[in-house]
Amino acid sequence: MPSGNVCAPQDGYSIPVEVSIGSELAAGGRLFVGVVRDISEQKRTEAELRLPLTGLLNRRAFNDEASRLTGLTLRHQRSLGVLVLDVDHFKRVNDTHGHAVGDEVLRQLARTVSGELRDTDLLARLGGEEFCVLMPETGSDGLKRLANRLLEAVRAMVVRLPDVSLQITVSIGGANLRDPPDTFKQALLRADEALYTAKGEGRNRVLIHGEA
Ligand SMILES: Nc1nc2c(ncn2[C@@H]2O[C@H](COP(=O)(O)OP(=O)(O)OP(=O)(O)O)[C@@H](O)[C@H]2O)c(=O)[nH]1
Repeated sequence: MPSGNVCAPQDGYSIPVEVSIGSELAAGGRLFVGVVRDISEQKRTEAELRLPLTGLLNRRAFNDEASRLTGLTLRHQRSLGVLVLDVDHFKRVNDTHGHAVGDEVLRQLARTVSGELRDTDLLARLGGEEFCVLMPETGSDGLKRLANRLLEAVRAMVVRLPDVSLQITVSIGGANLRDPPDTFKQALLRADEALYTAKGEGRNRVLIHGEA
């Protein structure tokens, strides 16, 4: 549905709106009906759940959604994959090129990773240069496949800026949700542990918890 902003003529105050237009034949011609809906409240809620730099879910919104998905997965005995992805040597990017370039790298990274995911996957920024992907209906094979695809997509990403072009790598840790009493928090801890090992083994790689 088309959306945009309209300016209230009396005070110049702008509000976001959604516009829908319908038409039907009426006696003597065609009748058009337009509805303009104020979506300020919806936009405010979205903004509170998303981070300004990357537009990704923040940790609180992500935790809520993760609990909901975990509940569904366990109840229906399905699979759920968790990946934690962290930029390698990101401090060097900031130190060498400045914080603004670092920010642009994070923005493009978020776009690249989002582009590789299904609509039902969930991507969040956990903080700093660490991201988390939640994948419903994804067992250990799918988890590994997607993690390697993300690794390759980031390796192939070139961040082009006016003064510099640069490339980065990431390390990725993964884990699958197990049977109850497993929880999302525990799966996330296992993925984090795998990430930590991937960093220790030289970075720029995928490690799935429980696999050599
Ligand atoms: N530009 C920018 N930098 C950030 C942001 N959040 C965190 N950082 C930086 O990310 C860097 C993280 O550094 P470290 O934790 O040492 O990790 P690293 O250099 O990536 O090294 P490894 O993870 O061990 O490969 C720090 O320099 C932080 O200042 C942000 O929003 N924007």
